[in-house]
Amino acid sequence: MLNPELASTLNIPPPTSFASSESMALQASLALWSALTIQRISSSPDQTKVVFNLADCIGCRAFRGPDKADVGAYFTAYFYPFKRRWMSTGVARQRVEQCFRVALAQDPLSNLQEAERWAHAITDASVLQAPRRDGVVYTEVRRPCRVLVLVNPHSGRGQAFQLFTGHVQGMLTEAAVPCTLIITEHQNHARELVRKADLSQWDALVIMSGDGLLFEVINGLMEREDWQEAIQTPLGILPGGSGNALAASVHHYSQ
Ligand SMILES: Nc1ncnc2c1ncn2[C@@H]1O[C@H](COP(=O)(O)OP(=O)(O)OP(=O)(O)O)[C@@H](O)[C@H]1O
Repeated sequence: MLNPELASTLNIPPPTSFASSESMALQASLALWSALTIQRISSSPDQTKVVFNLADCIGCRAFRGPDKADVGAYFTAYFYPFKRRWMSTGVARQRVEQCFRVALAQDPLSNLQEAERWAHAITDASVLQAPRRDGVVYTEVRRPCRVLVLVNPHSGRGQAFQLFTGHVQGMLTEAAVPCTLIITEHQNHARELVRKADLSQWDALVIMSGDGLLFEVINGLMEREDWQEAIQTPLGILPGGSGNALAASVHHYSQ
């Protein structure tokens, strides 16, 4: 069951149970808003619980299945928990996708609405669970967050664009973050673009490169007439260069 407090905040009746894709009843709870707990309801003594930490969840979406005869609806939550790497002693965030089927009614629309309520509840609760670290000042970025991503295709070993499409683009889709992608074509391309652009289109600027492209963007922001407002735009840096010194220190302090 949804936490009643959360359910009333969202003004939705708490869902009780729904059938999984294997037609097994499942019950889930957003215990204290910090975790999604999944437990099979069965007569067997094996009542194994699976707990997903909502701090590891980047988004959740509801949808109808491809089979038009299927009255059920689905919601999928995307988690990136720390897990041990194969053949390695270190841990890294790894993707886990958890899909549920909602089949409370014979009406497909009611099931889809129920799935959407779950997706919103999980997304909203996971936003509240974003990791915090003492001594770091946090400012919330408006949601839904629209981002401009600038990628220098020559950064590092020339793999920044492949890193973006292979790792980042899918996560932005899972997190329902609309993204405008610009691949820089020459030196100072990003600087000129940021100097002249209508920045109200985006809530954050993200640079996938080494340190050099970020400095270009900061210079472009500072060259604007409205620089005092422009420089308040949240900036993000994803490591795509060779040294990535700035990205490494920013991410170290924000973990
Ligand atoms: N399309 C492009 N072609 C040539 N140069 C570019 C292009 N886009 C950006 N640049 C310039 O390349 C310079 C170096 O880029 P960047 O810092 O991103 O990568 P890097 O030098 O490989 O990384 P690191 O700083 O981690 O060593 C930047 O100062 C930027 O002005």
